[in-house]
Amino acid sequence: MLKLYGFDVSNYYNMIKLAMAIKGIEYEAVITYPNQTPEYLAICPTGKVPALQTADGVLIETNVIFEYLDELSPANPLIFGSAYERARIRELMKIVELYIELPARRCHSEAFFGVPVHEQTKSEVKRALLNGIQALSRAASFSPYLAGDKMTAADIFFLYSMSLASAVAKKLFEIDLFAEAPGAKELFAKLNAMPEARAIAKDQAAAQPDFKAYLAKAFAKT
Ligand SMILES: N[C@@H](CCC(=O)N[C@@H](CS)C(=O)NCC(=O)O)C(=O)O
Repeated sequence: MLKLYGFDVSNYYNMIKLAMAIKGIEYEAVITYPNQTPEYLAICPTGKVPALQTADGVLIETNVIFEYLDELSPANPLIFGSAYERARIRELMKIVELYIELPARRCHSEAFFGVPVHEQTKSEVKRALLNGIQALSRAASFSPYLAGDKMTAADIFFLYSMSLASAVAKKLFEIDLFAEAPGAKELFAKLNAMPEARAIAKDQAAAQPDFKAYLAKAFAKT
């Protein structure tokens, strides 16, 4: 059986959990925090999560795992349609990851863990997030999903990236990222209301105490 390494608070891990749930793929969850121990690095070369252990070896990188899951189990595809339509889904995923998820991450420490970020970084992130959401607004159709009338892998990225990026924007810059992209708020609510996403949110809330304990230990070591 597939083994999924990660932890329930991780947004990337939850992207794969949602993909698995939508596709009806069974797996064993191996609760793992990102780490650089030789044991985990022997499984996952970056030490990050998620990592997926398959019968043939380990796969990392969320978008790569999406592609693998679709090929492994074609039911309820995440990336589908003509060559152009499939490329558009990958394009939207990339826009969300490069221009929303990754800039926001530069400010996670201050937004979520109370560790201040340099003012220069904050000003770069604020600009980048506004550019990112505006780019997404131009590129996506929001009708109601990012790529059209069907949910795709891009919407999974959007759901879990926007949850953190919008919190960063609100907490640090008093900006409502959703206001920058008509249709984004409605899509976010629609995705959050899916039974599979609600179950994941419940797991995420339940995992918070363990995650906080893990963070306290990690910060105590530094
Ligand atoms: N590009 C990776 C990013 C995964 C990632 O950054 N995961 C976070 C947890 S949400 C992590 O492991 N962070 C620890 C680190 O960056 O060292 C993917 O697509 O899966």
